[in-house]
Amino acid sequence: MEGGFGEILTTSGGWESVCESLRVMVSNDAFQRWFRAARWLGVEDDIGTIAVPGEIHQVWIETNYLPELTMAVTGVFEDVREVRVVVGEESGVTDHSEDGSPTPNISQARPTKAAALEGEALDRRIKAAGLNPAHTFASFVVGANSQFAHAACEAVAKKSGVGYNPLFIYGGPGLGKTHLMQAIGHELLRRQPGSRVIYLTCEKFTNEFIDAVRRGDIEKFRRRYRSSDVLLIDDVQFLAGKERSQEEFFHTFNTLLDGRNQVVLTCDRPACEIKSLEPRLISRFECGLTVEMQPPQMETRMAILKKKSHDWKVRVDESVLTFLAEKIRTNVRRLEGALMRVATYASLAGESVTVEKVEHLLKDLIREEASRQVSIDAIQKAVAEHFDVRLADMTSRRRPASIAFPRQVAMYLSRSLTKGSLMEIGEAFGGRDHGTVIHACKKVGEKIDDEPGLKESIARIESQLRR
Ligand SMILES: Nc1ncnc2c1ncn2[C@@H]1O[C@H](COP(=O)(O)OP(=O)(O)OP(=O)(O)O)[C@@H](O)[C@H]1O
Repeated sequence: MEGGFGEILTTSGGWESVCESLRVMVSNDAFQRWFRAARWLGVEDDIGTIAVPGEIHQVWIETNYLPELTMAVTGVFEDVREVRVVVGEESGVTDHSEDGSPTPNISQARPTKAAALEGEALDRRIKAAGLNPAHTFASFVVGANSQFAHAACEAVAKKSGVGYNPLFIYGGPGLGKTHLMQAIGHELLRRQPGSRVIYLTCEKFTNEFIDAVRRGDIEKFRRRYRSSDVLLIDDVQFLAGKERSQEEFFHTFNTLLDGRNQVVLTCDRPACEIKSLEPRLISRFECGLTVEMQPPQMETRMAILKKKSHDWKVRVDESVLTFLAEKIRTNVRRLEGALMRVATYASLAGESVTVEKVEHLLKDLIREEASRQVSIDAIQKAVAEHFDVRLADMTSRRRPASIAFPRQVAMYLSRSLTKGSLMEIGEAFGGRDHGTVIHACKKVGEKIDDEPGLKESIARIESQLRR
């Protein structure tokens, strides 16, 4: 296909096919919210461009749906290599398509040639490494909850392969583990353009490994991963119970470390809590630096909301931001999603939003969030009642098994139902250290597998706490 945006009239059928593919790849809600109002502008220099109604759409699509969009577009338009998302109004509306909808003039949005070439080369490296363009150090808000992890990642980005190797980052969902890990990749690619940085999820690693075995080209797979300078692997808990993948991972890992190449791993729990993971892998994961990420405190949640509103160029009242930060405490992804919903509503409805409106708009999310917040106090009380021990024994130093075991169960439940860090949990149980909490969780976890009665008791306590 020849370049030029005049093609908008002739390729609208193509865009419809792209939309059909997108409907299969993303949820209906996501499609309606982000792609329904998008317009196809055409292809120029292998780059396909779509226009969206606002910055929020642009940022959200680029951050969350670029791989799906690219796949859908390249599946229909064979000469497209990359897809760019531009904002309709900002790029200047100069034309009208057949159906009367305005078509932005994207040439006005282009940077100078030299800057564009440099930017494009970096973009290509970022894309080839599998990194999300938005996950940089600059866009990460550092708080007390992430200070240590952030410092460790910066140190690794400055001096990869020596020092903290592997870097093992763990913590609950949506707390920024992937973001920080990818920021290392960005920084390295920016400073050392030739570095071979690879980011992938552990699930992808496993699937590619299985495919390589099936196709009989395991050597190619090994060459790719064992020759990287920096390997960033997300969600290693996925290895649990997968013996052959663990074996492969073990050797990949050893080769990289022996060659002083950097490995960074993320996980939803400490390595020793991953069930059915070979001890030799656990000890490898633990031989570098392990850092925990915790949920952000109120002031960090506010700082994140303010930064995101600024980056997305949306104006939301301070009172609304405070409301969101107070209500959504456990997961930055949810916090971000809530702000996005508020901002989209405000931009589409053309009115500013009040706290009352937001309360209504997000009632499901707020209710769900509240149900997640079980306190350690409530757990101690419920466990003490269930095992018929004194509440004071949850924090006492008494050691008889009839008391120590219920206490361990309460620690186990605190670990799985609250966002408390190991340190915070230990503190709540009479100032015990994090090793005691890990030991308790391990012991109860093992017993649950052997004793169906215990499993039932724990499920009962849990459902009582959730009521
Ligand atoms: N401190 C922060 N500053 C800015 N954005 C953040 C911060 N923490 C998290 N985010 C954003 O929240 C979203 C979720 O973060 P991320 O995917 O890194 O979480 P995660 O800990 O890897 O979650 P999961 O374990 O569920 O994969 C991302 O969009 C990320 O950019």
